[in-house]
Amino acid sequence: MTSSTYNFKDYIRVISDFPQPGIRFKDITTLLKDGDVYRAAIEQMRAAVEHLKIDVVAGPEARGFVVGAPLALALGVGFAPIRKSGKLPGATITASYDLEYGKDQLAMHTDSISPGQRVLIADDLLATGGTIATSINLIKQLGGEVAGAAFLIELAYLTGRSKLDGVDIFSLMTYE
Ligand SMILES: O=P(O)(O)OC[C@H]1O[C@H](OP(=O)(O)OP(=O)(O)O)[C@H](O)[C@@H]1O
Ligand SMILES: Nc1ncnc2[nH]cnc12
Repeated sequence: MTSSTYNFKDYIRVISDFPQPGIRFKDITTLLKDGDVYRAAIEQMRAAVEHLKIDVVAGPEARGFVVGAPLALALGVGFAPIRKSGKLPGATITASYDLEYGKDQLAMHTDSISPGQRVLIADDLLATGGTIATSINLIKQLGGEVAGAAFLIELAYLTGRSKLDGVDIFSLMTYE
């Protein structure tokens, strides 16, 4: 089957009231376990961002790794991990943020991005935009240029994209 024939939403499992009442959780594990669909999703993302001339992909743990790392390889560039605070062993910068559920802090190695590099941020899902806004903050502190952001899923009703003013955004699937 070629990538254009997949309806990717058919491979997302929606779970009500996880991890809190009222949240409709979009579970991507049902897409990831099918190698053909996973590959097709990454290929569509690669084709959508190719024109941005990316130097490096950055992705927040954990689900941002399963999208960002294969996307970096498909683009022929490296990957810079954005981790929850306290996980990276080298010198880091950190920033705090709010989630659709809860609060957290993200960190990057100070040498993970070189000044002037064109960075694509990749994640599985854009919700409130807190994770990506914080990632942009970190990348800019390191002197990187945020050339774009790519997601498997965008929850449009949480208007996260309004926090990413001026960033070229690609979402494979959108939930209104
Ligand atoms: O747009 P936002 O409101 O910031 O929400 C989206 C973020 O939330 C989830 O990550 P989570 O922090 O739950 O971590 P995980 O990937 O380790 O599950 C998801 O993978 C995104 O990174
Ligand atoms: N509704 C949701 N489903 C899956 N991951 C999420 N991260 C933040 N909100 C989410």
